Amino acid sequence: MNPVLHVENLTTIATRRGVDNTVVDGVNLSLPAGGSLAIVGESGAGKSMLIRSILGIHPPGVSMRVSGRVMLDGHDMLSLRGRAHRRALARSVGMVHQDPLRSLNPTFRVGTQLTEALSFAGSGGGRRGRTARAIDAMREVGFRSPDVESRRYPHELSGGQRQRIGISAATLTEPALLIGDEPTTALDVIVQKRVLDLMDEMRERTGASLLLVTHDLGVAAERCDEIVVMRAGKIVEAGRTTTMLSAPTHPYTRSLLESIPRLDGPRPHRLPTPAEGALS
Ligand SMILES: Nc1ncnc2c1ncn2[C@@H]1O[C@H](COP(=O)(O)OP(=O)(O)OP(=O)(O)O)[C@@H](O)[C@H]1O
Repeated sequence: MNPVLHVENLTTIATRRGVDNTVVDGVNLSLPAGGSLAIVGESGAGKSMLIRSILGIHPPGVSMRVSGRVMLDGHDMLSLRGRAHRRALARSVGMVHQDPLRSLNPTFRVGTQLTEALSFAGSGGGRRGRTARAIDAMREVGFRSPDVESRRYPHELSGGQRQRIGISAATLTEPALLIGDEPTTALDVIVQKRVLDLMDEMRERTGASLLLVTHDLGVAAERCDEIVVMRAGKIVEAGRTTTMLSAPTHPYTRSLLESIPRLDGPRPHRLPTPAEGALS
C-alpha cells in the first residue's frame, strides 16, 4: 500500500534578514496509510519547520528554499502552487494546533466556520447539507446541543470546547492525514488525555493517519506506532516506538528518555544544548 506521506531528502534553508539557516537537513520519512508517527525533539529542533516544509506554508517575513520530494496523499506537494496547492491541503490535511484560537476566526460563529471548511474542500450536499453535516460533526466530538452551540463565537466557548471544535474542523472533511502540532501542550493532563482520546476516536472513524508533533516523548510513545527524533534539523533516530523505548541507539534519544520525569526515579537533568556539543 502507498504511504500517505513520503518525504525524501527534504532540506529547507530559511533566510531572515539576509542570514541563511538550514532548519531542515536531509529528512527522510514515510507514514503508512492508517499509521501514526510522532516527531519529537527539544525546542528549536526543527519540528515546526519540517511540518511547514511538508505543507508548503511559510512564516511571514521569512524566505524558505525547500528542496527534496514530498508526496502527500498522491499530491507532489513541492510542485503545487496557488489554488491547486490550497485545494490539496484542504482535501488531504487536517491540522490541530496547540491553540485553537489560532485556527478559528474570532469573527465567525463556529458552525459557520465548519460549513465554510466543508465548502472550501468541495464537499457537496448544498448549504443545507453542509449545515447538517457540521451539526453532526459537533455532536460527534461531544457537543450536547450543537444547534445552539454552533451559533456561538470561539470566545464564547471554553478552552476544551474550542479544542474539540478544532478537532472537528480538522477531521470534518475526512482528510487522509491528521497533523497534531503540539495539540495538548497548553492543556492540563486530564483535558490532554481527553483531547488525545478524541483525536484517536476521530482517526478510527475516518481512517486518517496521524503525524504528531510533540516535545513530550511520553505522549509520543503512548499514541504513535513510530517515532522520529529530531535534533538541529536532522533526524537522529527513527523506528518503531517499542524498539526505540527499549533500545534507543542515539545518545540524544537516551537523554530524552532520561529527561522524562518519573515518580520513582532520580530527578532528571537538563539536556545539553546543541551549542554545548556534548552529543552529536
Ligand atoms: N520565522 C523563522 N525564521 C527563521 N528561522 C526560524 C523561524 N522560526 C524558527 N526558525 C529557526 O528554525 C529552527 C527550527 O525551529 P522550529 O520552530 O522548527 O523548532 P521546533 O522544534 O518546532 O521548536 P518548538 O518546539 O519550540 O516549536 C530554529 O533554529 C529556529 O531558530
